Amino acid sequence: MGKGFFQVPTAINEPIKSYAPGSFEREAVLQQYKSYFNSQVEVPLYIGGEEIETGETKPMSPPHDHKHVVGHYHTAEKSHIEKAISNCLESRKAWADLTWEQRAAIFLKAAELIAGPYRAKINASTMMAQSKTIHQAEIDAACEFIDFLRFNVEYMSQIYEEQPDSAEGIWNRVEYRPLEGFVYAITPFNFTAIAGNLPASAAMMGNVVVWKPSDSQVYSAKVIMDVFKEAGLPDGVINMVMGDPVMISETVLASPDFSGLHFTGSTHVFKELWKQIGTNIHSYKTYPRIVGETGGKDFIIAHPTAKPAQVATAIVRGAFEFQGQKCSAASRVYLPKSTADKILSLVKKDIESFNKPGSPEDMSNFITAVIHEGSFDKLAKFIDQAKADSDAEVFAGGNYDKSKGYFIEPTVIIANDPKYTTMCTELFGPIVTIFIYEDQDWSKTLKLVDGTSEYALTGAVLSKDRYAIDEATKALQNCAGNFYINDKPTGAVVGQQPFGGARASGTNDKAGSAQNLLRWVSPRLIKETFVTPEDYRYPFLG
Ligand SMILES: NC(=O)c1ccc[n+]([C@@H]2O[C@H](COP(=O)([O-])OP(=O)(O)OC[C@H]3O[C@@H](n4cnc5c(N)ncnc54)[C@H](O)[C@@H]3O)[C@@H](O)[C@H]2O)c1
Ligand SMILES: N[C@@H](CCC=O)C(=O)O
Repeated sequence: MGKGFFQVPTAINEPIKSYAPGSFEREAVLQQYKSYFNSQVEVPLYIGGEEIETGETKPMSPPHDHKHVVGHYHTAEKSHIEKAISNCLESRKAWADLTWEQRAAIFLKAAELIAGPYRAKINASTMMAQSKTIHQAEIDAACEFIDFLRFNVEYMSQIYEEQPDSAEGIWNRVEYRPLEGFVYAITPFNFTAIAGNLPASAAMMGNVVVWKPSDSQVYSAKVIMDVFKEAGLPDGVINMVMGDPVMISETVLASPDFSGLHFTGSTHVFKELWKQIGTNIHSYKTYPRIVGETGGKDFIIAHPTAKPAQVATAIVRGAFEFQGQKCSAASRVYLPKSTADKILSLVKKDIESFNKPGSPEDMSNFITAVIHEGSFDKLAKFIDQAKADSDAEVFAGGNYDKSKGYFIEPTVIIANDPKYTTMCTELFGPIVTIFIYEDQDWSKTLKLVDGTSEYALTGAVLSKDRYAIDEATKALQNCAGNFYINDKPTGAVVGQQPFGGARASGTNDKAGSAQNLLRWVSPRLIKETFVTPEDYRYPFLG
């Protein structure tokens, strides 16, 4: 504790800028994008105070222009990972000892840097690395990241304030110690904010971190490290390493000081890591905390009373923003027969109004590229399969082209079989599958929604009928950690809709909430007795 009960500034959501033609922010981000596009960046490993260039490099290219190289990142050998672990353990003592308000100030400063001088950089690097449109980059890389930092500081202070009662003559107090050891953060490509938040939330609570970003996000991860450094984060608190994920994870998870995993990514990778932790469990000094937010097969179900234009918009925005590469993206939709034709024709009209998929530098593009060739090939295969299968039909889109960028047209599949492969499998791309149900089968369809997928991340119901909304809310209680009524299933805002799912979608520790921060502390209860007994006898025995 410091020398006062400090109150942190009240967190507010960062307002989303418009990027309207002629606006200052639009010019600034375009200029930054061009400057990045026309130069070369080297991304080193960040270990302790060192920026290590190993010489073993991989190229970085925008997904929408994959032959154009914008730089290289250096990859680690096992010895670098061991060095990162020993360096962060070395840094732990001073960092864990630092008064909490000093830690808070560093992360609040990072938020202000992103809101101000780094805004164009973090957005342009996200447009470059992950092919986000400026609107998607602004929501993610700037606003959501700022929100994570500001709100987590507020939640941290609330956690520290939470104290037990004390009976007469004693004083009970709780200190929220960081975990004994270090935390391993592994982050996905699709949200720059998540990449920054996973190491930052653990570090904020006094932990030291080895952070492995996704290969496809290293370009914007560098900007995150630049921000942390400028905000005054001491060397060695967050160590960023890139390279073979299997080697890095095996090395990290073999350390007896490994004390927590903060993971976001696909379900199979998380399960594999959990298994490795289980195998190594006898070697750890403490039971590791395991937090993982993973895949989704997120649904929209429309009741016959739902307004077609609202359902169509929920589908188009929910399924196709950022090319469907949100864990929350709507990817299976249940439409009632009575309004399905109307809804589908509106969806088709919207898709036809999009430009052809292209670069985010052209700000009129709604659709850009998917992240890499592996993803492109997988999505193209599912589209081809749907074209060939008799129990599915490609209703809209269905074209793809990787000659310049990894472009997949927004695609709507109509499945006759509600368990058709694309109704169940997470594709992570701009493909949505629709099943049309008989209006009288509403209740039966709710059961189908619940029983179709191993995942339980997000879902939405659209209806004007309050009884139907109530029925869906109850029937779908366990198949979404974030449940939306009369909205799309995406777009969770920190401080308003804490985010996470259950079943195969994760441990549901709700990123951007006090629940999540509590996973990175190990409370110590201190009981102090003021008049210490000097006789073992109870008073009535005396
Ligand atoms: N639930 C959520 O909050 C949430 C948020 C974002 C993304 N996601 C999920 O993430 C996935 C998309 O992201 P992605 O493609 O980056 O996921 P991914 O699982 O391929 O990669 C995630 C991270 O794990 C690393 N990794 C990959 N294989 C590994 C291995 N064998 N051992 C250790 N680490 C390994 C990657 O390098 C990356 O850093 C989707 O499944 C999506 O639903 C979930
Ligand atoms: N914050 C995002 C989810 C992040 C997953 O990719 C949303 O709610 O759309």
